[in-house]
Amino acid sequence: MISQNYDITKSSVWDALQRLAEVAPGIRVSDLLDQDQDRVDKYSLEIAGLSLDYSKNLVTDEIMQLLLELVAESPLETQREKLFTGEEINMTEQRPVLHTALRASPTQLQEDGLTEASAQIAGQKHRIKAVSDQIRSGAWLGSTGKRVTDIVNLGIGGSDLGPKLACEALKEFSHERIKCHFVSNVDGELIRSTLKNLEPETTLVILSSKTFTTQETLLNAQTAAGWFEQRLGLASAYASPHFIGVTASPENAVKLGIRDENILEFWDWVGGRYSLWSTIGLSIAICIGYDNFERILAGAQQMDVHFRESTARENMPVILALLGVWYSNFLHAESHAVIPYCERMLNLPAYLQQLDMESNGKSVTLDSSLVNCSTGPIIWGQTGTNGQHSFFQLLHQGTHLIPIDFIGLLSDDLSTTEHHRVLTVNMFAQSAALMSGKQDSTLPVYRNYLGNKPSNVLLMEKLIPETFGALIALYEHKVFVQGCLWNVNSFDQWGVELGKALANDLLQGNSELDCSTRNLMNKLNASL
Ligand SMILES: O=P(O)(O)OC[C@H]1O[C@](O)(CO)[C@@H](O)[C@@H]1O
Repeated sequence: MISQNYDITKSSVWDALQRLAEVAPGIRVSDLLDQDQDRVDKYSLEIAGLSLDYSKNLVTDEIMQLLLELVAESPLETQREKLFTGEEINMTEQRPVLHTALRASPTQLQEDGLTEASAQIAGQKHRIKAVSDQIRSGAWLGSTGKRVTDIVNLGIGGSDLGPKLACEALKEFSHERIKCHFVSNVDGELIRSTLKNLEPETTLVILSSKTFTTQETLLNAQTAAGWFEQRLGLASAYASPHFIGVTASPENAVKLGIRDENILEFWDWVGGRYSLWSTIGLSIAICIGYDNFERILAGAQQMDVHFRESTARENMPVILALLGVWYSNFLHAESHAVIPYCERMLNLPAYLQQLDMESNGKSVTLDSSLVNCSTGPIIWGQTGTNGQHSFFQLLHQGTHLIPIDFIGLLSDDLSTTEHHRVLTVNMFAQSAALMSGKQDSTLPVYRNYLGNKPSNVLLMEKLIPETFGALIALYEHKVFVQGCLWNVNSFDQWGVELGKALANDLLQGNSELDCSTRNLMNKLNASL
């Protein structure tokens, strides 16, 4: 594979970019904007109800041109075709990576030679529709003959974050009767307090786990099953209509006791953090309706087509990825902030943390050598304006370079004009103030702002299923492009295994412990 020998630092433009990075602190973005009337036009892109203004970045035309050459020399084009056509690009797990197939049209899937996947996807979409329709219409009955009022999604990581984000972001479309709850952490207080407010007769648990082996999810499921059994006198809650399993390991769901007809499947070629488009989206379809779930897929598909077919210069995911590489590899930024100015997108930073950091938090390349430049940044964030009143001080006057994605809505049917204007104007003001700063020699130095802090402004026309889908797909592809540039496998996550194994060893009383951990275990054991 071409990508196995690729090394971004050996690119013909690497040294030139490094030289430009040395003088970059001397660039004033506000001067660039003043001097070039076309900059905003040149540095803006629109697709699928999203518009990106990246004109406030610390880049000149020359830097952008070199970054485009950097990506042209990379294996991106080859890898992107492999992604869409189902070649085995997740080499360490010997799998293709086909989340894009979940939102592609059957004709496209045929063209890409994905006939088998196309049939599998159609079958499971049919299940999502049938099951969600039944639950929403009230035809799905609990063991005592009552219809469902509450869904509890038990899952963690990719089996939680996507559905939780989507249900909250798209609450405008929520079913009136049915409430969706999400329990991910194994902290017993969470499942206890969630169930405490629910009625078992009208509650349905969706046990979401790709592997069906995840400790936290299985323990939460056991607690929920006990609750149903005790309250409803059931012999096995798992085998009752109160449990649905969503998994790529149906055999494990059957072993637990879930009925065959209550299992929805997906496949090992859907990564956990890329799975909201699959049956893992069942709780989304229940919450907002299957047609709206399809609209999310349609928005993502539009972004897929854009990503696959546009030139690099016009390609929104590629541009975001290149800007990220510029900051990480050349200006040595260590983190990247995502600030949605929309309270319903509160969970977006957490979602993107898994998407980006589990994908590109890697230090070994595809040919098993150690990387020789930094890879995925630390992703963090919070909604605006809340963040303005906590950590924005550091963004404005701190010592770290932190590129920011501001994400806002052009209009919001759930807000009022007044609130929406105040919210969104605040976002524009922050982006402008971070860039321009303020130098005033009549003021004490602590009241001066250096400015020149870079940010993107990404506007969604409205927060509707299509733009939501497009936004998530945009970030998926950004992460993919960066993975190609850094030559890492963005689709495995071996780093999380050691901690899981150690926790299991500790639970089983393994005595091979370092003295600090042994001491901590002794304290815990003495207090339980
Ligand atoms: O869906 P599962 O198999 O329960 O896994 C949950 C999460 O755990 C991880 O494997 C990390 O531990 C994630 O990649 C995944 O999304």
